[in-house]
Amino acid sequence: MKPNKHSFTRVLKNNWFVLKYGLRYSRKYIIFTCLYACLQEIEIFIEHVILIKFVFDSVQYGTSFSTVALYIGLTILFIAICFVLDSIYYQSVEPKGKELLYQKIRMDLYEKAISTDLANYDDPVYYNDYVWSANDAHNRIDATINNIRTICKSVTVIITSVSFFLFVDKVGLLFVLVSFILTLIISMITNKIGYKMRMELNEKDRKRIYLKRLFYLADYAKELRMYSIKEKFFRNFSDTHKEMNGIVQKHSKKQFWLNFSSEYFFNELILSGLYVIYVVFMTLVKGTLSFGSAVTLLNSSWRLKGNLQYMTTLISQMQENSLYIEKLRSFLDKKNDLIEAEDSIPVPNKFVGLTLRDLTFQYSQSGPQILQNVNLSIKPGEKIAIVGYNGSGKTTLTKLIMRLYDASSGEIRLNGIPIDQLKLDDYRMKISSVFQDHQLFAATLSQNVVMNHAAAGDTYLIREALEKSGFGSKLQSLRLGTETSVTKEFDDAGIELSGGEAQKVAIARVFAKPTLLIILDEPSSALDPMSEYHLNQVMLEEAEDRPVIFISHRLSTTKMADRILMMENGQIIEQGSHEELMRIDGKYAQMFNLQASRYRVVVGTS
Ligand SMILES: Nc1ncnc2c1ncn2[C@@H]1O[C@H](COP(=O)(O)OP(=O)(O)OP(=O)(O)O)[C@@H](O)[C@H]1O
Repeated sequence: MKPNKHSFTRVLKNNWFVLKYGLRYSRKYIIFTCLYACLQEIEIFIEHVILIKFVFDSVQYGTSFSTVALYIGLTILFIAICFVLDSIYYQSVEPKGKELLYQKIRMDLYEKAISTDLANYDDPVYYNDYVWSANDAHNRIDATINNIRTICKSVTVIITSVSFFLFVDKVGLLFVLVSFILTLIISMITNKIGYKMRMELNEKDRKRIYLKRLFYLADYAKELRMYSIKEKFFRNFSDTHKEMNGIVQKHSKKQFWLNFSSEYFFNELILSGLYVIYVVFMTLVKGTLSFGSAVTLLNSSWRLKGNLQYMTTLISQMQENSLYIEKLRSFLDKKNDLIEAEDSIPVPNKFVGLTLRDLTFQYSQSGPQILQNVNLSIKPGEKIAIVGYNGSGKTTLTKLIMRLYDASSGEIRLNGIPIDQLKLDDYRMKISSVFQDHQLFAATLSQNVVMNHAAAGDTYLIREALEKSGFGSKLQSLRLGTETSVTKEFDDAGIELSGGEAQKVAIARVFAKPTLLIILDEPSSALDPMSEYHLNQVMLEEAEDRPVIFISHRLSTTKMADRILMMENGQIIEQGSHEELMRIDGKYAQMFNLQASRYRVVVGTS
């Protein structure tokens, strides 16, 4: 099976998935949509076919005026009822039903994104599916519901019109059928080309999305102003546009010719030309059709043709929809590799020890080994510093300890229990962490510190945590204190924080959360020396018997650790206290002396 074409059962399964979703979360909307679509077509059939045939035949065969007037009156009353239902549907049922579904699908996608393995973000196919799903899922829901609406309408038209043809002129059905089959074949080919074109465009669009991010996001604004790399991206932007234009041109020529043959030969010529001649002949020459039948048969053939055309586009639309829905399903159904054991147990409340045994790790199976045979035991209250060159695996090691990734081999045990046997959320909640690329959220300072909506009201605890992290004086200057909003996303009065201030807020999380273990990845990289000194002091006091693992490139800070791990190429190559490592005069001593000598040079020249 080609990747851009699904079997009929797969198409049905995928479209059924969305319909089931709609029925589960917005049943009233879906049912009303189907029933109302059928009613609309019944109303049109009565008004445009039955009424017109009746009026023409009445004139031709001399039916009484009062009978005709009564029939017209009843039809007008029925139309009035349909108009009332029309308002109810479009003003209330549809907008409410749609909103409910959009909200639900977005929530499901966000929940899935949050619970998915971090490793999945490294997989570009999965990440693309996620970006697409987040942007387009609601359009696919709309498209599926529109298809269902069209099916209901078309099936109603087909049943009423076919019954009418069978009753009045069976031969007319042959004309319609031939046109239908030929149009179907052409539209399937056209849609396949359309999908191929969009897939090719999507690939290019990824580049455009990156460029858009680059020019819009504040993150890149400074570098773009300070360096001339922007010229490379302007060039990329114009190249991408040229490539996209080329793709559109290549495919649209084929699409034009296919559309022309379909519209002209298989629709207009057969139904608008040949069938009209046939009806006129049967009415005027043979006299087997009444005037009312001739007019309404022509009218019905247009309607039947139109709806069969809808059906042809519908089948291909369902086909196309299916391709996209499958992306959505594969995103939602993606199983995590990092799973919680069925009989997982709660995390102990006391830290006794953490051991890492023969740990190895690769981000992807074909990728390089990032960690190699790492062995480590951490005792209660121990302060461990991890140092090493860029890319030596320090952050990766802490990600494994936090169980954001699972080791490729080897194991990690907390109090002797393998961490994959512990309840996952519970385990992560019992670790306080500040990441190298920590993020603050568009929420109040309180919420940013406790990171738990329910606990955000404990002002005393939050104030204390912020003071310990060195944010105290800034906090005093804020009129709304801990209730101040961070960023202006949701609040015009929100504040923007400097890099160091933001880092202090992130660090405050550690003081506000009673955990078993503290992990800090370059916690003081943005802090001034006074703030760093203050933080180190407070951290030592506050951690008490909680072990602290911290990564730092400032070796003056790591000196105070009980144990320093020196990493190189994914291995711990040296470990011991600062004095011990200086004594063995290895890589750590070399690095420390280099930093110290630089410091002395700077001090000496100032
Ligand atoms: N998500 C990822 N996917 C693939 N490779 C990754 C990923 N994250 C990190 N790496 C690679 O793993 C190696 C170790 O990265 P890691 O961030 O652990 O190093 P580090 O010692 O913390 O470096 P730094 O001092 O620069 O922060 C690097 O070569 C990096 O390119």
